[in-house]
Amino acid sequence: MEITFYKYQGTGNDFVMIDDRSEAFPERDLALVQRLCDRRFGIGADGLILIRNKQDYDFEMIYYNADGSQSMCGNGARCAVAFSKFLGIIDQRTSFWAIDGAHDARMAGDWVELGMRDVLSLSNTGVDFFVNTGSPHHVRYVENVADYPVFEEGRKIRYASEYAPGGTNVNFITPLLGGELFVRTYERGVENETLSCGTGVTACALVYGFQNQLNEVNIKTPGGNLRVRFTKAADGSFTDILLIGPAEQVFEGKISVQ
Ligand SMILES: N[C@H](CCC[C@H](N)C(=O)O)C(=O)O
Repeated sequence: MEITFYKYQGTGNDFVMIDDRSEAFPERDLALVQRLCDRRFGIGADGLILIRNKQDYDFEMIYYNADGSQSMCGNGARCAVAFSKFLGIIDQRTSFWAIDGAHDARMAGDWVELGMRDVLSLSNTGVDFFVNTGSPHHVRYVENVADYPVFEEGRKIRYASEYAPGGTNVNFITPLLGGELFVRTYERGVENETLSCGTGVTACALVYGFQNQLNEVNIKTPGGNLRVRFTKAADGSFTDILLIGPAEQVFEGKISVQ
Protein backbone atom coordinates (compact mmCIF):
# COMPACT_ATOMS: atom_id res chain seq x y z
CA MET A 1 0.00 0.00 0.00
CA GLU A 2 1.35 3.46 -0.91
CA ILE A 3 0.39 6.25 1.49
CA THR A 4 0.58 9.96 0.57
CA PHE A 5 1.20 12.00 3.70
CA TYR A 6 1.98 15.56 4.72
CA LYS A 7 4.28 16.38 7.65
CA TYR A 8 3.08 19.25 9.84
CA GLN A 9 4.43 20.84 12.99
CA GLY A 10 2.86 23.12 15.56
CA THR A 11 5.51 24.71 17.86
CA GLY A 12 7.70 21.66 17.34
CA ASN A 13 5.01 19.05 18.07
CA ASP A 14 5.06 17.13 14.83
CA PHE A 15 2.53 14.99 13.02
CA VAL A 16 2.00 12.74 10.02
CA MET A 17 -1.18 14.09 8.41
CA ILE A 18 -3.23 11.90 6.05
CA ASP A 19 -6.25 12.93 3.95
CA ASP A 20 -8.27 9.81 4.67
CA ARG A 21 -11.69 10.94 3.40
CA SER A 22 -11.65 7.71 1.34
CA GLU A 23 -11.28 5.82 4.67
CA ALA A 24 -8.59 3.65 3.08
CA PHE A 25 -6.24 3.86 6.08
CA PRO A 26 -6.49 0.75 8.34
CA GLU A 27 -7.45 2.68 11.49
CA ARG A 28 -7.06 -0.37 13.77
CA ASP A 29 -3.54 -1.16 12.53
CA LEU A 30 -1.67 0.37 15.47
CA ALA A 31 1.57 -1.32 14.39
CA LEU A 32 1.34 0.72 11.17
CA VAL A 33 0.78 3.94 13.15
CA GLN A 34 3.80 3.11 15.32
CA ARG A 35 5.91 2.36 12.24
CA LEU A 36 4.97 5.61 10.48
CA CYS A 37 5.75 7.61 13.63
CA ASP A 38 9.06 5.83 14.26
CA ARG A 39 11.93 8.31 13.84
CA ARG A 40 14.32 5.64 12.53
CA PHE A 41 12.20 3.11 10.63
CA GLY A 42 9.39 5.38 9.50
CA ILE A 43 8.55 9.00 8.73
CA GLY A 44 8.99 10.12 12.35
CA ALA A 45 6.46 12.11 14.39
CA ASP A 46 4.95 12.61 17.83
CA GLY A 47 1.61 11.56 16.40
CA LEU A 48 -0.46 10.72 13.32
CA ILE A 49 -3.73 12.38 12.26
CA LEU A 50 -6.38 11.11 9.86
CA ILE A 51 -8.78 13.64 8.29
CA ARG A 52 -12.16 12.06 7.53
CA ASN A 53 -15.64 13.19 6.56
CA LYS A 54 -18.13 13.67 9.38
CA GLN A 55 -21.84 14.39 8.99
CA ASP A 56 -22.76 17.90 10.20
CA TYR A 57 -19.08 18.94 10.45
CA ASP A 58 -16.45 20.06 7.97
CA PHE A 59 -14.23 17.10 8.91
CA GLU A 60 -13.23 14.75 11.72
CA MET A 61 -9.68 14.47 13.03
CA ILE A 62 -8.61 11.11 14.41
CA TYR A 63 -5.42 11.55 16.47
CA TYR A 64 -2.99 8.80 17.40
CA ASN A 65 0.00 9.24 19.70
CA ALA A 66 3.21 7.66 18.39
CA ASP A 67 2.43 4.49 20.40
CA GLY A 68 -0.96 4.17 18.69
CA SER A 69 -3.06 5.34 21.65
CA GLN A 70 -5.74 7.96 20.95
CA SER A 71 -6.56 11.25 22.66
CA MET A 72 -7.33 14.89 21.91
CA CYS A 73 -4.34 16.87 20.62
CA GLY A 74 -4.35 20.67 20.63
CA ASN A 75 -1.27 21.24 18.46
CA GLY A 76 -2.45 18.46 16.17
CA ALA A 77 -5.89 20.06 15.90
CA ARG A 78 -4.33 23.36 14.86
CA CYS A 79 -2.37 21.46 12.19
CA ALA A 80 -5.54 19.61 11.13
CA VAL A 81 -7.29 22.95 10.54
CA ALA A 82 -4.35 24.26 8.47
CA PHE A 83 -4.22 20.96 6.54
CA SER A 84 -7.96 21.09 5.86
CA LYS A 85 -7.54 24.62 4.47
CA PHE A 86 -4.66 23.34 2.30
CA LEU A 87 -6.94 20.55 1.02
CA GLY A 88 -9.68 23.06 0.22
CA ILE A 89 -12.10 21.48 2.71
CA ILE A 90 -12.47 24.78 4.58
CA ASP A 91 -11.73 28.47 4.06
CA GLN A 92 -11.11 30.68 7.11
CA ARG A 93 -13.48 29.19 9.69
CA THR A 94 -14.47 25.62 10.58
CA SER A 95 -16.42 23.36 12.89
CA PHE A 96 -14.86 19.92 13.15
CA TRP A 97 -15.17 16.79 15.26
CA ALA A 98 -12.49 15.25 17.49
CA ILE A 99 -12.41 12.52 20.14
CA ASP A 100 -13.56 15.00 22.83
CA GLY A 101 -16.36 16.48 20.72
CA ALA A 102 -16.96 19.48 18.47
CA HIS A 103 -14.45 22.30 18.01
CA ASP A 104 -14.62 25.65 16.22
CA ALA A 105 -11.48 27.23 14.79
CA ARG A 106 -10.38 29.99 12.48
CA MET A 107 -7.29 30.74 10.45
CA ALA A 108 -5.41 33.89 11.52
CA GLY A 109 -2.66 34.16 8.88
CA ASP A 110 -0.24 31.28 9.53
CA TRP A 111 -1.67 30.93 13.01
CA VAL A 112 -4.78 29.02 14.01
CA GLU A 113 -7.19 30.05 16.77
CA LEU A 114 -8.54 26.76 18.10
CA GLY A 115 -11.59 26.60 20.35
CA MET A 116 -11.03 24.06 23.13
CA ARG A 117 -13.82 22.27 24.99
CA ASP A 118 -15.03 23.89 28.22
CA VAL A 119 -13.22 22.80 31.38
CA LEU A 120 -15.52 22.23 34.37
CA SER A 121 -12.86 22.47 37.08
CA LEU A 122 -9.21 22.30 38.11
CA SER A 123 -8.27 19.94 40.92
CA ASN A 124 -5.42 19.90 43.41
CA THR A 125 -3.18 16.85 43.75
CA GLY A 126 -0.77 17.42 46.65
CA VAL A 127 0.89 20.76 45.88
CA ASP A 128 0.30 20.17 42.16
CA PHE A 129 -2.74 20.47 39.91
CA PHE A 130 -4.72 18.27 37.52
CA VAL A 131 -6.96 19.35 34.67
CA ASN A 132 -8.41 17.61 31.61
CA THR A 133 -8.35 19.85 28.53
CA GLY A 134 -9.34 17.08 26.14
CA SER A 135 -6.43 15.01 27.41
CA PRO A 136 -5.34 14.59 31.03
CA HIS A 137 -2.65 16.92 32.44
CA HIS A 138 -0.73 17.00 35.71
CA VAL A 139 0.75 20.48 36.30
CA ARG A 140 3.71 21.17 38.64
CA TYR A 141 5.46 24.46 39.38
CA VAL A 142 9.27 24.11 39.49
CA GLU A 143 12.05 26.58 40.34
CA ASN A 144 13.75 26.58 36.93
CA VAL A 145 12.06 24.46 34.30
CA ALA A 146 14.92 25.11 31.85
CA ASP A 147 17.20 22.86 33.93
CA TYR A 148 14.57 20.44 35.23
CA PRO A 149 14.84 16.64 34.60
CA VAL A 150 11.56 16.56 32.66
CA PHE A 151 11.93 13.02 31.31
CA GLU A 152 12.83 11.35 34.62
CA GLU A 153 10.35 13.26 36.80
CA GLY A 154 7.64 13.31 34.14
CA ARG A 155 7.84 9.55 33.68
CA LYS A 156 7.40 8.93 37.41
CA ILE A 157 4.18 10.94 37.53
CA ARG A 158 2.89 9.58 34.19
CA TYR A 159 3.10 6.02 35.57
CA ALA A 160 2.03 6.87 39.16
CA SER A 161 -0.63 4.60 40.64
CA GLU A 162 -2.96 7.59 41.12
CA TYR A 163 -3.23 7.81 37.32
CA ALA A 164 -3.44 4.09 36.53
CA PRO A 165 -4.37 2.58 34.18
CA GLY A 166 -4.64 5.37 31.58
CA GLY A 167 -1.81 7.56 32.83
CA THR A 168 -1.48 11.31 32.29
CA ASN A 169 0.61 13.93 30.53
CA VAL A 170 2.90 15.92 32.83
CA ASN A 171 3.71 19.64 32.58
CA PHE A 172 6.39 21.55 34.50
CA ILE A 173 6.03 25.35 34.65
CA THR A 174 8.11 28.35 35.71
CA PRO A 175 6.59 31.84 35.53
CA LEU A 176 8.86 34.28 33.70
CA LEU A 177 9.13 38.04 34.13
CA GLY A 178 6.30 39.87 32.38
CA GLY A 179 3.67 37.26 33.19
CA GLU A 180 4.76 34.70 30.58
CA LEU A 181 4.98 31.02 31.49
CA PHE A 182 7.77 28.64 30.46
CA VAL A 183 6.31 25.13 30.04
CA ARG A 184 8.00 21.80 29.32
CA THR A 185 5.90 18.62 28.90
CA TYR A 186 6.36 14.86 29.21
CA GLU A 187 3.73 13.38 26.90
CA ARG A 188 1.81 10.16 27.49
CA GLY A 189 1.78 8.05 24.36
CA VAL A 190 5.00 9.60 23.07
CA GLU A 191 6.69 8.56 26.31
CA ASN A 192 9.14 11.41 26.10
CA GLU A 193 9.35 15.18 26.36
CA THR A 194 7.86 16.88 23.32
CA LEU A 195 8.82 20.38 22.19
CA SER A 196 5.34 21.56 23.10
CA CYS A 197 1.93 20.17 24.00
CA GLY A 198 -1.20 22.15 23.08
CA THR A 199 -3.63 20.64 25.57
CA GLY A 200 -0.77 20.85 28.08
CA VAL A 201 -0.09 24.57 27.69
CA THR A 202 -3.85 25.11 27.84
CA ALA A 203 -3.96 23.26 31.18
CA CYS A 204 -1.01 25.32 32.48
CA ALA A 205 -2.61 28.59 31.36
CA LEU A 206 -5.86 27.75 33.18
CA VAL A 207 -3.98 26.91 36.39
CA TYR A 208 -1.83 30.07 36.22
CA GLY A 209 -4.74 32.24 35.08
CA PHE A 210 -6.91 30.97 37.95
CA GLN A 211 -4.23 31.79 40.52
CA ASN A 212 -3.40 35.21 39.07
CA GLN A 213 -6.82 36.49 37.96
CA LEU A 214 -5.80 36.44 34.28
CA ASN A 215 -7.86 35.50 31.21
CA GLU A 216 -4.98 35.40 28.75
CA VAL A 217 -1.55 33.78 29.20
CA ASN A 218 1.43 33.76 26.84
CA ILE A 219 3.36 30.51 27.00
CA LYS A 220 6.95 29.84 25.99
CA THR A 221 7.83 26.24 25.10
CA PRO A 222 11.05 24.73 23.70
CA GLY A 223 9.25 24.53 20.35
CA GLY A 224 7.91 28.08 20.21
CA ASN A 225 5.32 30.47 21.66
CA LEU A 226 1.60 29.92 22.17
CA ARG A 227 -1.22 32.02 23.61
CA VAL A 228 -4.25 30.84 25.56
CA ARG A 229 -7.37 32.95 26.17
CA PHE A 230 -10.35 31.95 28.31
CA THR A 231 -13.26 33.12 30.44
CA LYS A 232 -13.39 32.08 34.09
CA ALA A 233 -16.89 31.51 35.47
CA ALA A 234 -17.87 32.03 39.10
CA ASP A 235 -18.46 28.29 39.50
CA GLY A 236 -14.78 27.58 38.76
CA SER A 237 -15.36 26.44 35.21
CA PHE A 238 -13.57 27.80 32.12
CA THR A 239 -15.27 28.62 28.81
CA ASP A 240 -14.41 30.31 25.52
CA ILE A 241 -10.96 28.69 25.71
CA LEU A 242 -8.77 29.51 22.69
CA LEU A 243 -5.39 27.89 21.97
CA ILE A 244 -3.63 30.22 19.52
CA GLY A 245 -0.47 29.37 17.67
CA PRO A 246 1.26 28.46 14.41
CA ALA A 247 0.79 25.37 12.25
CA GLU A 248 3.22 24.69 9.41
CA GLN A 249 3.39 22.18 6.55
CA VAL A 250 7.00 20.95 6.49
CA PHE A 251 6.97 18.47 3.57
CA GLU A 252 4.85 16.10 1.49
CA GLY A 253 5.79 12.49 0.89
CA LYS A 254 4.77 9.01 -0.17
CA ILE A 255 5.61 5.83 1.70
CA SER A 256 5.03 2.22 0.70
CA VAL A 257 4.00 -0.18 3.46
CA GLN A 258 3.12 -3.86 3.41
N1 LIG B 1 -0.16 12.77 24.41
C1 LIG B 1 -1.50 13.30 24.69
C2 LIG B 1 -2.22 13.64 23.37
C3 LIG B 1 -1.48 14.66 22.55
C4 LIG B 1 -1.40 15.96 23.26
C5 LIG B 1 -0.49 16.99 22.65
N2 LIG B 1 0.30 16.58 21.52
C6 LIG B 1 -1.28 18.23 22.34
O1 LIG B 1 -0.85 19.03 21.50
O2 LIG B 1 -2.36 18.41 22.97
C7 LIG B 1 -2.31 12.24 25.41
O3 LIG B 1 -2.14 11.08 25.14
O4 LIG B 1 -3.18 12.63 26.20
